[in-house]
Amino acid sequence: AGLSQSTGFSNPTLVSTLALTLAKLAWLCHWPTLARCIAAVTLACLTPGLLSHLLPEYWITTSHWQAIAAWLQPGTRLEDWRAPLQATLCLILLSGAQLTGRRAELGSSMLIGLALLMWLAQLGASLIPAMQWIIDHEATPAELVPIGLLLIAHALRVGGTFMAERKMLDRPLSIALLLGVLTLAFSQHLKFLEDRRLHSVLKQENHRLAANLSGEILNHLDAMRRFVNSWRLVDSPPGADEWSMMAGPLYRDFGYLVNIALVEPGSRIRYVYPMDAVNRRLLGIELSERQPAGRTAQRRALIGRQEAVTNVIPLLQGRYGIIYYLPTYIAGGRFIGASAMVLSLQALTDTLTRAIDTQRTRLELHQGAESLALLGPDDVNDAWSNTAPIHIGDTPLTLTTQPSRQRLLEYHARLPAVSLTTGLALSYLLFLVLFSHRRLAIQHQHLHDSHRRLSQEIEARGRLQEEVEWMARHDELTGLPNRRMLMETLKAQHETRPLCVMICDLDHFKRINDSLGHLKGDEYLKCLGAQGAAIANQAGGLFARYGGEEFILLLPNCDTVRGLQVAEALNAALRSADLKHHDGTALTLSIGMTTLEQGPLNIATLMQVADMALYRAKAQGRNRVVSAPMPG
Ligand SMILES: Nc1nc2c(ncn2[C@@H]2O[C@H](COP(=O)(O)OP(=O)(O)OP(=O)(O)O)[C@@H](O)[C@H]2O)c(=O)[nH]1
Repeated sequence: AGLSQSTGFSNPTLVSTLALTLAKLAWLCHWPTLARCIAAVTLACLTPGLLSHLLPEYWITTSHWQAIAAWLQPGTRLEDWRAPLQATLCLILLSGAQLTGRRAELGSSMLIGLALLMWLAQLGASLIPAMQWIIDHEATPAELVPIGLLLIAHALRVGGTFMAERKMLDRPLSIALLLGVLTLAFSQHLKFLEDRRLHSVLKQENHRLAANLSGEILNHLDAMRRFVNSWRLVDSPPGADEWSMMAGPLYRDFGYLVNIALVEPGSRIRYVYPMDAVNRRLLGIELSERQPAGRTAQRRALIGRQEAVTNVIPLLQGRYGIIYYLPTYIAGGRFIGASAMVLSLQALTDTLTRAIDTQRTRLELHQGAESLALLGPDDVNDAWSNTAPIHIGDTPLTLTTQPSRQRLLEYHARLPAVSLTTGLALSYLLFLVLFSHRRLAIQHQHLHDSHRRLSQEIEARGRLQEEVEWMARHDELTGLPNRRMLMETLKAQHETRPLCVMICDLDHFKRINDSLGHLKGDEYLKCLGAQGAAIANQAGGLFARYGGEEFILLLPNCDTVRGLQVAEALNAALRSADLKHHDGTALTLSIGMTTLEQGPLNIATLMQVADMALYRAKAQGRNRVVSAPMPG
């Protein structure tokens, strides 16, 4: 149903496909600049073709486009220079894909997706006639196959990129392609409506022409009837002059009348108007003999005395036409024959051609299957043909009109093509926006993840630092402050008086290790640590592990008396913990204590005095508290 395929000179679809194939080969041969140049030139050549599909007639007329085509190469038409709309769009998208290369951010995969959509639309149009853009010709299978191969080559190229960046591409691509599909469906719908509108306009034109002609002839038939009836008022048959006087005005009113004649009942022609050289020869001839094609109608009028009309028959004047016979009476109902109104077919078609531009519309008059007249251009499309009956003649005539290709190109709405092109452009832009958004979102997510990992790392390092710091100042086994922290605390007490210091040493602890094992020994040390820490807390002091099984109890603002009480409390707590040697005897503690009541703090002396007191406690039999005064 294509209006007209590109003929002769060139096939723009195939030429563009070939150019893009060369660009593709150049790319594969690692000549990207050459590939881009070819793609850019192809794009530039396709653009005017696309514009000719889109620009309204009042911007650039179809005649101008045709003139440009003829100027480029005499004898060529617009179709020799431009591909069908969907093929043009497909090739433009492929040129774009070639230019953008593998760069996903420029939408190469989207361009190929849209090109595929256009290709499928063309395939659909070649299979389903309803999808065809009848104004424009469709791409043929011979054109679709190379475009399809080119598409596959492009799809293979971006396939790798797509797989690599699928996370970023899938959602923008599917949403934007959906918009492309909707655009295609919408433009098809618009095209359907616009085609229907144009069909209806052309059909109305056809029917109006036929109705006008039928109506005009019926009007003239009425005038003829009045002419015939006017003889009923006269008493005697009209003379030649009288007949001419009455027939003259009627003849002059009818543009397509060949003549008006009076045929006697015996079928002899009595009068003819106008009385020119041709008509004069008809006077007196026997019509039934000379015009057998009209015999049926003559008989019906002359014998049956009814109005009758012939088909289109050869006229005695040598042309074709239709003759109306009207029985004619004078006063008293006396039958004098039939008035014949002879219509020329040529005059009829002339009337039609006056009402329509036959350069832009093809006219055909039929009687049954026989074509009577054919006027107008050959470059027409059967899909746009309209037929209407013209009610003259025994067998009604039919009038077929077909707009010329030029007229169709001028008349058809550009809206479907504009909406398709705009929709594709919008879906491409939508893809770019969605892709950028998605990429930013993913980058933001990566940033967020690395920030979270960094925070976790910082937190872990902080914890480690705290742990290291804690371990530097605490004993790992008991969790008590270690010697370092003890010394720092002691140094900080240089103004605190009284300041009581006790060195606590488990008695015969070696035996625990030897007999019950080191693990048990550790357990006992932890137990003493916990008891000592609790007592020190209560007393507002510090219980630290000094080394091995030795602990220090530091009690600021604590005099000897109070110190002895605390030491006793510690012993009591140890007793209540019920720690035993392997032989069942209780584990005991020896404590050496000293109190700095006043004077400057000398840590070495303080510790030495406490240590001496401890030594004495051990020497005196262990399990006791010995307090030694500070010297001086
Ligand atoms: N299980 C365990 N034993 C320890 C630890 N630190 C030191 N010791 C042990 O404590 C014991 C201390 O023994 P000594 O200094 O000989 O004194 P003692 O056996 O307690 O006897 P006197 O102090 O004289 O009553 C040693 O056997 C050390 O191995 C420790 O962290 N865990």
